[in-house]
Amino acid sequence: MTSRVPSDPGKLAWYYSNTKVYLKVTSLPKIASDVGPLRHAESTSVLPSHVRGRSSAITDENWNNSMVNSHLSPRPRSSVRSPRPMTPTEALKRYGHRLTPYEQGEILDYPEIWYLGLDSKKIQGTSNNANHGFDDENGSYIKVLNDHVAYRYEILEVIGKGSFGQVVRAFDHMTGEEVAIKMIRNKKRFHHQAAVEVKILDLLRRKDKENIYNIIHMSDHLVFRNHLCITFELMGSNLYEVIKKNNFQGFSLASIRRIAFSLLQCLRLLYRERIIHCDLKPENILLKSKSSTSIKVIDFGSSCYDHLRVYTYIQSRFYRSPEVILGLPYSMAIDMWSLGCILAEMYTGYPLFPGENELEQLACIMEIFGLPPGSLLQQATRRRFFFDSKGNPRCITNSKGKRRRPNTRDLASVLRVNDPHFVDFIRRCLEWEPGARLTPEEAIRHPFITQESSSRHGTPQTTPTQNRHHRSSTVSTASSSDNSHNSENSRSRDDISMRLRSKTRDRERLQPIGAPDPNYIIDESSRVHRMSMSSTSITSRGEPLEGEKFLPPIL
Ligand SMILES: Nc1ncnc2c1ncn2[C@@H]1O[C@H](COP(=O)(O)OP(=O)(O)OP(=O)(O)O)[C@@H](O)[C@H]1O
Repeated sequence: MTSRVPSDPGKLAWYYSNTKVYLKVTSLPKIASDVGPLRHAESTSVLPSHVRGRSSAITDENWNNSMVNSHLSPRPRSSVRSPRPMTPTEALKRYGHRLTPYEQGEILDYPEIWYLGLDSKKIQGTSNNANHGFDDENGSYIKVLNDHVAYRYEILEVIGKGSFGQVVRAFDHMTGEEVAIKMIRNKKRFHHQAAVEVKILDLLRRKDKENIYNIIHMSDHLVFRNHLCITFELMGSNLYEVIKKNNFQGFSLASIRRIAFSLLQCLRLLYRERIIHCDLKPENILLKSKSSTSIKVIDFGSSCYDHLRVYTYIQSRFYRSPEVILGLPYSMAIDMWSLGCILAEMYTGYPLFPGENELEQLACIMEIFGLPPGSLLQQATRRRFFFDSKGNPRCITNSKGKRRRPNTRDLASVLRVNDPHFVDFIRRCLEWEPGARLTPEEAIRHPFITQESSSRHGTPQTTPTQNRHHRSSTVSTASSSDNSHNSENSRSRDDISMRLRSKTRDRERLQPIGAPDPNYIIDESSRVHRMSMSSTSITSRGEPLEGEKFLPPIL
């Protein structure tokens, strides 16, 4: 058995000067071993995975086979991992001839060698290219399947791409578990914001020792080949993928209540710590696994402390609050706005405010909620982009020829729901005035949330029971075959009931119910647009001035 030395310095040190954060590599990971020495021929982690676990006797023959077949093999589990790493000197002596010249030097910086990726198509690491040829033209690390990260993790698959970099599924040869590694782009502005992300993740992990706030837990962070790598527990699909897989039909109110309850746990902690997430959206809410209905919030790459706000151009457009759009000071209340938008979308299957640009974004909001109060407009630094000198909203026709007029739609009919509590909950998340919006503490006591969960208050991870839903959709996408892989004994009663509804839901797909208001239907190409616009806003996280120019944009 191995354990991390508790005083592991974490490899990065933070230096603060006003709002600037500096990142410096201080040392490499140290690992303590509480077992005696092991012969390295049996040090399974440095051997191809399918050899491990089959036989402890390593022969030339199975070694060679493993070279060819390793990508077809199931990944090893902790039962077969090595309890002890090699030293770099030992690794060089045994396998140096199979490492690249670059690695032969690099490996000496790593006191513990858990995995070498010998059967991968390694990049040679020539000094002529930018970052020795390890990066593409955007500063993203070029991933090589089955190669190592920091002589410990084995790259298995790319599972996500964002403006900050890429997220890969990897096998941790030290712990024997699969992890997600976010590999940040090798560009100065991303280094800086990623340093803030790590700092916030570190605090949240310390505040959430019992794992009850539905916030992604960072496992580790390190610098590898000039890329900050943040490792996380491996999660399942994000809610946008789930809803897409479900043909954009949306979830039942009972499922929405569960999602709301889980997200509010996260927001409660953030509120208490005065942290603003700044990019809440379905893509940043992940299911714990394929068969689970539990969720966690990810991506603190745009987050900031309430008193250390740096950027004005934040949030993905569909979920962007009016104060951000209008150029007003913002606070934790912007996340409550996003929450309202997300829950509405989870119910209908479509974004509540699907603006094609910022002008239309505000028009979408005004269409339901009328003009913003004068008190907000007076201070809005970006007012002139949305309103003329007489205070009338500037009109815009979108790409589908639609013009949106203030106060012409009603929230309940847009949501197509007859639950007044749900409508009220959404309305109160979407107050123009940030101070008038529900706080997470108030929201958790709202009748929409307490309606069916009052008996369970005080146990944050427990989701409300679901016995009254208007539709039978479910947040669970697990098919029966997916579910068959899971032991029912290990599931909560809620999980099982979700599964049963999932089957009903499949039947009802033939006759879609609760179809969204046609005015709000956006096709897949818009969705792609939305995704790219979302990236645009996030790319701008690293370029705050872009939003601050306030040139009538390309809004
Ligand atoms: N722990 C995880 N487990 C599984 N998948 C993950 C995990 N973390 C991230 N992903 C996947 O990678 C995607 C991108 O991750 P993340 O949002 O953290 O990166 P980003 O560069 O900040 O993206 P964006 O530009 O959208 O903000 C997520 O939408 C998700 O699908």
